[in-house]
Amino acid sequence: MIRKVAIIGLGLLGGSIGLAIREHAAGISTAGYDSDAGVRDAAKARGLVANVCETADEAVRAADLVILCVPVGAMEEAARSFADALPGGAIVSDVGSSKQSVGNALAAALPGRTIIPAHPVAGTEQSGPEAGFSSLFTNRWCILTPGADADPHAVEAVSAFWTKLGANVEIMDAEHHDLVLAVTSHIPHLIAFTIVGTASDLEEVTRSEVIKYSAGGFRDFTRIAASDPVMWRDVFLSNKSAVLEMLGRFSEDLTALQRAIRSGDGDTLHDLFSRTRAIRRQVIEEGQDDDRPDFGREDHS
Ligand SMILES: NC(=O)C1=CN([C@@H]2O[C@H](COP(=O)(O)OP(=O)(O)OC[C@H]3O[C@@H](n4cnc5c(N)ncnc54)[C@H](O)[C@@H]3O)[C@@H](O)[C@H]2O)C=CC1
Ligand SMILES: O=C(O)C(=O)Cc1ccc(O)cc1
Repeated sequence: MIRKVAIIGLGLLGGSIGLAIREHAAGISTAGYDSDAGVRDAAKARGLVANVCETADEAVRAADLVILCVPVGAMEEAARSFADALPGGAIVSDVGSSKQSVGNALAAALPGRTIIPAHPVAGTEQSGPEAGFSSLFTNRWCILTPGADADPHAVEAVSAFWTKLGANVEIMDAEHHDLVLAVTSHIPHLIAFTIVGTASDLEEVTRSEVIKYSAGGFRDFTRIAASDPVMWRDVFLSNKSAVLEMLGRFSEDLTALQRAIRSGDGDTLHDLFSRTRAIRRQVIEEGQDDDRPDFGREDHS
């Protein structure tokens, strides 16, 4: 039974969890800490958590569940910062976009403690304490990656927590998570960063035309490519092997398409585009597309 949640890192994810608890789980009390004093002030002003603390130690006092919502590369340091104050029976979790490295980092910082890593597959290109909104997790997946020896009661408690916030929970091995997310999230972001970077390297006159005429495709890429640089630097460095593995396959497929275009092989292009069109239709049929019309584009506060 979770009565008090401590949130470490009060940006998009941490703030959204605080707001979602206030809306969907009012019986749970909240405290939070962020290492940036400006973020703490903004969190107080928006009421992201009931108690914005001056130290991580103070935030985790009496907590049943501590959720780390900091960039993946900062997880270990953030966990060490409250290690001595963590209550005996508390569960420690996180929201990091990669799971094997975070699981290892938390285990190193908090030996012998109950750690249930998690990844709500929900977010936007925005970051910071002004970006959070209470419906972020509604009808989105939250993947838990507990170790093989994890306490099943703790897994159940974290699962019930995310269900309360509106998410659909799935349990997965951390290595599998990292491979799947490399292809569904990390590489798509890498492609967006690359294509927008390529466009911005063009000659001045062409670049202004790219902006002026940017239609659907490029416009969508610019949204993704506006995502937080620290967060994404850490994702690629932490999920290195899965990203490199999937990137290898992607490059091979791209080379095959390059060859098809050069040789005028329309059948290969048509076959691929037919297959990918069918996948998009399946995504929509299975309700995985986000039907919030302004999702990720407007102010959600
Ligand atoms: N942005 C997104 O769409 C999604 C992000 N995630 C994951 O969530 C985590 C947080 O991402 P966002 O909320 O988007 O980032 P954010 O940049 O909005 O917030 C992170 C906050 O952590 C604070 N912080 C950094 N080091 C700290 C430390 N040692 N102690 C306390 N606070 C510290 C920063 O000051 C910042 O306010 C990342 O691990 C990311 O991979 C997961 C799903 C979606
Ligand atoms: O803004 C988008 O399109 C996203 O893909 C958000 C996102 C970013 C990182 C995650 O780990 C999960 C979701």
